[in-house]
Amino acid sequence: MVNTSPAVRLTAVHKRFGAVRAVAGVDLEIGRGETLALLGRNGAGKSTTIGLLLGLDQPDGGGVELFGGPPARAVRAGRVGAMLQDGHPIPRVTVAELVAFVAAAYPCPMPAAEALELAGIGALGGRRVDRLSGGQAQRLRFALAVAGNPWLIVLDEPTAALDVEARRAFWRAMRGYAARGNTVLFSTHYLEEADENADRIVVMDRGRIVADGSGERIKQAVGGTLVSFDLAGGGTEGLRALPGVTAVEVRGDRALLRSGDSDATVLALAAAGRVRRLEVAPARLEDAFLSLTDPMADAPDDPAGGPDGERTGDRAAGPPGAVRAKGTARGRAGRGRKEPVR
Ligand SMILES: Nc1ncnc2c1ncn2[C@@H]1O[C@H](COP(=O)(O)OP(=O)(O)OP(=O)(O)O)[C@@H](O)[C@H]1O
Repeated sequence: MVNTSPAVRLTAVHKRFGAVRAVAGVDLEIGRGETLALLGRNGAGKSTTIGLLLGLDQPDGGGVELFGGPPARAVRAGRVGAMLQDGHPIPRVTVAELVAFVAAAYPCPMPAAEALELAGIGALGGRRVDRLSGGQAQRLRFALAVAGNPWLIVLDEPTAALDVEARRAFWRAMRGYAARGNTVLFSTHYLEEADENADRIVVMDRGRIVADGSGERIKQAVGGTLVSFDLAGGGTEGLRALPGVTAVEVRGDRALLRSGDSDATVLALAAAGRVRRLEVAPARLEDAFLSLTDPMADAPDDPAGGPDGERTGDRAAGPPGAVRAKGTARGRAGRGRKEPVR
């Protein structure tokens, strides 16, 4: 029978480290052929989620499946390649030797030369691995991750510490691999990279998924447009009630209104005589990200929260504006956060 299970399926996954709830009830399905970016602040739970889905760690609760079976089975079958944050290639051997050595450990590997080509380091096969630049070494790690010809590749912050050129080259390599119909999951702090290179973005905050959709949908969900103007010493009363406005923020002397209907918002501001240095701009993914995530993410979790990871009525609950790809309805109405976004 043909296996049509999704590449990744996490069901109600929980993981705690002492008082810290690293993963607090994550449901995530990644279809075959999808490229998904996992975004979140430091400590949001991205690496823990990746470790759980690769079978490097066991969840305290919930289920993890890769291609319809346990992670260990998919890894043994060579269906999964990974590039984690702390891999250091063995020194002294050449790039081609190392890739061929790793490929030989897999049941159906890719020819080493093809892995090098895919990673954009075809010309560096004879170079010693300890003589590579940071960007070249990172692409070698990518070549090692794809050497087993995996169906799924998992990249934990693959472009951290790379310069702009090296990052571009890296993403070219990643897209080449994805274009073969493979599945990619990568974590990153670079919002633009997620927007440019992923079909779908999942934002994590305090161990939970707080948004899931395309970059466009996430921007839309937190208020499609930003309308800002100079407060000129005036207050913010009444702004939240203006047509289209979903959230109000004050930055310096300016009021920043998120609006789902910027025309109506601007007309109402004009009628109220509040159009001093008015600006209308589309929401950026960064704005969406900031409004969805919690700057207290590094704070230790409340140990009274219970091992099931569920808290009620606090800011760890699903945020406002959470969007879900494929119309699943797991996003919850936000409670107790700054300004509600509908
Ligand atoms: N082995 C561990 N022991 C104790 N706490 C841990 C361990 N691994 C992770 N944590 C904690 O779990 C939380 C989630 O960490 P995780 O590394 O998954 O976050 P992250 O989103 O990958 O962060 P970053 O972007 O900084 O890599 C953090 O509070 C972290 O300190």
